[in-house]
Order: sequence, then C-alpha cells, then structure tokens
Amino acid sequence: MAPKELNFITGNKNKLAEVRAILEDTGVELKSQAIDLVEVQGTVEEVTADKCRRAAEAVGGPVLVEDTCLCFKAMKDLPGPYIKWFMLALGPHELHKMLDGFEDKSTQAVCTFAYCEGPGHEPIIFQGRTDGKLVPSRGSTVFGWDSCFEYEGQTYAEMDKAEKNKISHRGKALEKLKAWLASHVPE
Ligand SMILES: O=c1nc[nH]c2c1ncn2[C@H]1C[C@H](O)[C@@H](COP(=O)(O)OP(=O)(O)OP(=O)(O)O)O1
Ligand SMILES: [Mg+2]
Repeated sequence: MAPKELNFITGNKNKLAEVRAILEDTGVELKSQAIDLVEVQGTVEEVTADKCRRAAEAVGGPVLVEDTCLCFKAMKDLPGPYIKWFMLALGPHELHKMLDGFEDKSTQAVCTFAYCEGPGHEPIIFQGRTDGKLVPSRGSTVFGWDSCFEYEGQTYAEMDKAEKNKISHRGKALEKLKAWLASHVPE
C-alpha cells in the first residue's frame, strides 16, 4: 500500500528541496527529518537498503531515504557511493583532477531511493541514472558536484532547477517512485 505521506530522512537540504519540487504535483505530503545515518560499504543498492533499515529503526515508522553515487567509467564506477568523501576532500574546483590521468571522462550520476514501511520491513528500491562527463567546475557551487557534472553541454549547475530535475538521476528515480505511488493508491 502506498503512503499518503513520506518521511524523507536526509541531512542534505539541497536534496530535500529537489525532492519537494519533483513530488509537488503528487499530492503526497513530504515530511523530513535530518538524522545522521551510518552508511555501510557495498553496492549502492546494499548501501541504500541498509540506510533505509537504520532510518526506519531510528524513527520507528515508515521512511524514505536516498543515496547518490557518482561513477567514473575510467575507474570502473568508483568512487560511486563514496563520492561524498572525495567531494569533501577536494571540493568542486579540484574534483575533476581525479580523472586527470584518464582520457575517458564519462561519468554516471546514480540516485537510489529506498522506501520502507517501518522496522523489520524490506526496503523497496527506485533508481535513476543520468550519463554525463566530469569537467572543471562551471556555475554555482551551492550543491555538491553540480558544477562538475556536464550533461549535453551544460553542467547541472548551469541549468535552471526545473531543467535539471527533468533529466537528472534524482528526477528519473522519483518518476519510478511516482509510478509506484500511483499504482498503489490507498483505499
Ligand atoms: O544532485 C546532486 N548534485 C550534486 N551533488 C549531489 C547531488 N546529490 C547528492 N550530491 C552530493 C552530496 C554528497 O556529497 C554526495 C552524496 O552522498 P549522500 O550520502 O547520498 O548524501 P548526503 O550525505 O549529503 O545526504 P544524506 O543525509 O541523504 O545521506 O553527493
Ligand atoms: Mg549521506
């Protein structure tokens, strides 16, 4: 059964703002709590499902969580779920140097949401992927690596928000969540 409200557990205000904008037309009430969750190592699906179980335990009820990866083709998809720590260390102006020794700058942004009904329930996964390139920073550096990820000639940071949400990893993942919500309407 799809919920009428979602409790999105995240410490990231920029993610929350995008999710709010993308889900605006669904009629689902979006709540949020900022809880710092331990993130394990593993595939993005494992990391996100584990994050979801921890969030459900912490809240004692239904939760939505999300984990974002940046996957460099030349590095066999690393740093993937560990991108946050590279971003923190290098910042948006130096991130592109990670691929300095490689010709192939192909990069995939991957967004994985997990919803679970509460402690003990299996998380349901919704994933979206967008292909682009890692480039030297262009545009606003307000949100993570937005200024370093180029999609069809523009970095995410150079697009307006609505344009990014239409083609982004997060937008695509939330299209799947929306379809699930629509096909599991509460009685
Ligand atoms: O659309 C995006 N555009 C640019 N940068 C982004 C985007 N989405 C996530 N990011 C950054 C935030 C963090 O440095 C890393 C993901 O790490 P991730 O653990 O998923 O996010 P987080 O710790 O900030 O928030 P949360 O509390 O939901 O785990 O990539
Ligand atoms: Mg995190």
